[in-house]
Amino acid sequence: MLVVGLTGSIATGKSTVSACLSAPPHCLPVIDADLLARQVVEPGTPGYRAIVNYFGPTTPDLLLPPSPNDRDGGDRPLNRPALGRRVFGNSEDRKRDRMILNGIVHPAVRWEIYKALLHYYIRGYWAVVLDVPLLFESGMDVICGTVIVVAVKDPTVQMRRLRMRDPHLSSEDVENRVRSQADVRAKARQAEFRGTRNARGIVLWNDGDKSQLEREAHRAVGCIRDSSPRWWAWLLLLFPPIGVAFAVWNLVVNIWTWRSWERQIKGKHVE
Ligand SMILES: CC(C)(COP(=O)(O)OP(=O)(O)OC[C@H]1O[C@@H](n2cnc3c(N)ncnc32)[C@H](O)[C@@H]1O)[C@@H](O)C(=O)NCCC(=O)NCCS
Ligand SMILES: Nc1ncnc2c1ncn2[C@@H]1O[C@H](COP(=O)(O)OP(=O)(O)OP(=O)(O)O)[C@@H](O)[C@H]1O
Repeated sequence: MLVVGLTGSIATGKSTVSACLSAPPHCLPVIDADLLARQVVEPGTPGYRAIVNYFGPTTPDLLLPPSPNDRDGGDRPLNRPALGRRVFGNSEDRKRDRMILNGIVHPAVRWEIYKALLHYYIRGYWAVVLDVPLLFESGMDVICGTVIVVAVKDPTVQMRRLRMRDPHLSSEDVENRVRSQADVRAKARQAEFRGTRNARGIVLWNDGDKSQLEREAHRAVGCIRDSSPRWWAWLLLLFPPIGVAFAVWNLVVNIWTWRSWERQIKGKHVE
């Protein structure tokens, strides 16, 4: 099974592309890390308790106000915009709090991702889409056969779309969220570095309209299919030793590519 990593930055169009890949004619299953990141901090989960213990004493509005539908004695859900204000931004305090939140949420999300991958592998899917905003930052790109980066060249387009989609965010919130992530153009270069000719890295530029993005997404699936035909997926599924050997080979190539990329980036910083 081919793991197709889908990433970008906030509001660059990942969900728009994943909706296109999961709809006919492609019908690919999508593992959505943002959704999993919500599920692992629902009331009653260990993630929820860890967040309330750490952020609760210093964040008065961390939980949503009580509503008439609440069960007696039930925990109130997290107030996500309030938690976002604690962790997004570039001050040292925000960066530290973001690291702590990531340390609570990411291991639980990673575990859920592995379970979902196994689920789709057993069901014989030829490919699965892994929609992870922080794919490169978390190192999960090394398990992907292909990485698609959805990017915009102009950051003001990104901020305008985010403001339109999430009108409850202030201009400062929007700016803090965008600046809390690596530059999406650098992610695009990292995808290209994996190799565009063999479809290991694909960049979808989303500065135009949605129909243009959807056309690009369909074209990308065509390229991926050509580089990973269906008989190959069946071979890997029916002969598990070949599947395991190929997965290990893919991992080695990805780690090697990642190391070369890091060396190149460090070299540029030193110059
Ligand atoms: C801070 C939280 C509560 C804000 O929730 P909110 O519902 O307002 O935003 P949402 O979860 O939909 O995230 C929107 C986008 O913000 C960006 N983002 C989210 N978390 C982070 C982070 N830790 N670092 C950088 N960018 C992030 C992503 O692009 C994401 O798609 C939430 O984002 C969170 O729990 N983040 C930590 C977990 C995480 O890293 N999630 C991303 C996928 S694993
Ligand atoms: N080409 C486009 N033209 C106009 N609007 C767009 C375009 N692409 C996406 N949008 C809109 O921009 C907003 C952000 O897109 P989307 O939700 O797909 O981004 P995302 O990368 O998944 O964001 P997040 O990281 O926050 O989950 C949405 O409201 C979407 O409808």
